[in-house]
Amino acid sequence: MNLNKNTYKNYKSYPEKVIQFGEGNFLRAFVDWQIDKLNKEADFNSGVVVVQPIDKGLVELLNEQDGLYTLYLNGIKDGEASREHSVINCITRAINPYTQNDEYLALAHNPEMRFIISNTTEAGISFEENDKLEDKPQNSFPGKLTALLYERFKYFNGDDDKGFIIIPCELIDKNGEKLKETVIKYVELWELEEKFKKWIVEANTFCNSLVDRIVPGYPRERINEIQEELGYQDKLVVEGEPFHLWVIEAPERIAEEFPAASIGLNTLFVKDMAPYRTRKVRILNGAHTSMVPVSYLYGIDTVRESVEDQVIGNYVKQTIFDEIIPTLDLPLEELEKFAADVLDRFKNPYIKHELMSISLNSISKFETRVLPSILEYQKRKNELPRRLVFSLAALIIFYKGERNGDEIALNDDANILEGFKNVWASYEQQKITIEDLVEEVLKNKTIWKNDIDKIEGLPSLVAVYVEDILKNGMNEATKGVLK
Ligand SMILES: NC(=O)c1ccc[n+]([C@@H]2O[C@H](COP(=O)([O-])OP(=O)(O)OC[C@H]3O[C@@H](n4cnc5c(N)ncnc54)[C@H](O)[C@@H]3O)[C@@H](O)[C@H]2O)c1
Ligand SMILES: O=P(O)(O)OC[C@@H](O)[C@@H](O)[C@H](O)[C@H](O)CO
Repeated sequence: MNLNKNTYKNYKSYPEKVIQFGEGNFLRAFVDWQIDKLNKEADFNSGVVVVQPIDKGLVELLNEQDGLYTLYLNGIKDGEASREHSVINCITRAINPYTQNDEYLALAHNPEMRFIISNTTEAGISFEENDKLEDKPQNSFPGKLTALLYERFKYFNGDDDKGFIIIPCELIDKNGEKLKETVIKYVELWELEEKFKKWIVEANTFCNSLVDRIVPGYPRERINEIQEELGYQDKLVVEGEPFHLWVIEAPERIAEEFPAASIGLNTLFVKDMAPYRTRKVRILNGAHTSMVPVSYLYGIDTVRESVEDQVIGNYVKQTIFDEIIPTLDLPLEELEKFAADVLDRFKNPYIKHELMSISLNSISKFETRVLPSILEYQKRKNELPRRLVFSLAALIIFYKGERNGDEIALNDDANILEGFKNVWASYEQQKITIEDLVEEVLKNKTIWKNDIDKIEGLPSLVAVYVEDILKNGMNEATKGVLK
C-alpha cells in the first residue's frame, strides 16, 4: 500500500496560504512539521504549496503521495529515549517552475497567500545577472521570487495588503536582508518601476531567521524495516532529532500571525538574533563542516562514529572547545553548555547522519561557518588555530575526489569542482609542488569568495598539513594536531 490521500484515513486539505521554495529534507522535517502541528493544534488552517527551486527534485514524488510523508523524530528527549513518527499533511501540491511556469506565477493571484518560506542551501540566495524577467523560469531562487512578486504587484495593482511575510531559512547571515537586497537588484537589473520597489519594501516583510534541528533525511539503509513498521510504502520518509529551535527576527505582529509559541514550539520571535546565530553556526555547523573532510578521509562515514572515535572525537572536541569557543563573546558557561549539548546531539544513537550529506556545498559552508572562527582566533591570539587550518588542508584533499581509491561523490558548484580538478591534475602530472597546489587553490576566485590566500601564514601552514596528510595518512596526521 502506498501513502497517499486515499490510503491515509486522516487526510485533510487546507487552504493554500504558504509558498515554500524547496522540497528538501530540512524544510519537510522542520517548517512543514511546525505548520502541520499548527494546523492540528492551533487551527492555523494553512496549506503549503512547494516550489522546486532547481530543475531536478522531488516534486513528482511529492505529488504522487499527495504531499504526504512520514516524519520520524528520534533521540533523547528530557533524558529519555524517544522515537515517534507522524504523517505530515500540510503540503497541498508541489510545482516544478521549469515545466509549470504558468502555474507557478498563478500562485501570486491567490489573495490568501501570506507566507513565503525558503531553504535553497547556502548556494541558493544568489544573483545571476543573466536572469531575465521573461525567463520561464529564472535560474536563481531570488530571480524566481522577484518574478512572482512582480506578478502579485501587477495582479493586485500594488495593493499593500497583498504583501508577504518572507522567512528564508538558509544558513547565511542576515538571510532575510540578503534575500531582499538580491530581489531589489533584480528590480534594478530588469528596470522595473519604482512603485514596485516601494511595494516590495513597504508591503512585504523579509525576516532574518535561524533554524536548528539535525535532519539526516531519508533513512536509506533502514527503509525496509521502517516501511514494515509503518505498514505502507513511503518514498519520502524523513528522519530528524526532537530538538528544534527557530529564531525569527520580526515585528511582534508577525508572531501573532504565526502562533507557534501558543502550542509550545521552540520558535522565538526576537529583535536581534545575532547571538543565537553566531553560537549555532560557529559551534554546531562549524564542527560539522570542519569534521567532514577529516573524518571522511580517515575512513568514517557518519557524525556519531566520528565523535565516538578516539582520534576524531578528540579532534572535534578540541576544535570546538580550544579554537571555536575562544572566538565567541557570549558567557563562557553558556557556550560550553551549548557545545556539550551539541556533542550529545551528535551522539544521538537513533540518527545516522552521513558526513557526505553534510558535505554538500562544503566550500561555501567553510567560508561562512569555519573561516570566521579562523580569522577571529588569529585576531585574538595572534596565531592560527591549528585544527581548523588542518581541516582546510583536509578539505583541499577531499576535493581531489578520492578516498582509498574510491571516488568521492562531491556535490558542489560545477565551476568549483572544475577548479579543483585542474589544480589536482597539474599536481598529479608533477607540474606543480604541494605549495603551488595550495597557493593555486587558495587564490582561485572561482572557488573562494574571500581572499583566503591573503591570511597571514595560512597558505604555508595549509601546505604543511596537506603534505603531512598525503605522506602519513589522515590517522597519523590528525594525531599530530591534537594536544
Ligand atoms: N539537514 C539538516 O540537518 C539541516 C538543519 C538545519 C539547516 N539546514 C539547512 O537546510 C539546507 C538544505 O538541507 P536539506 O537537508 O534539506 O538538503 P536537501 O538536499 O534535502 O535539500 C536541498 C534543497 O535545496 C535546493 N537547492 C540545492 N541547491 C540549490 C541551488 N543552487 N539553488 C537553489 N536551490 C538549491 C534543492 O532543490 C532542495 O530543495 C542546508 O544547506 C542548510 O542550510 C539543514
Ligand atoms: O544542512 P547543511 O547541509 O547546511 O549543513 C549540514 C549540517 O551542519 C546542518 O544540517 C546541521 O545539522 C543543522 O544546521 C542543525 O540545525
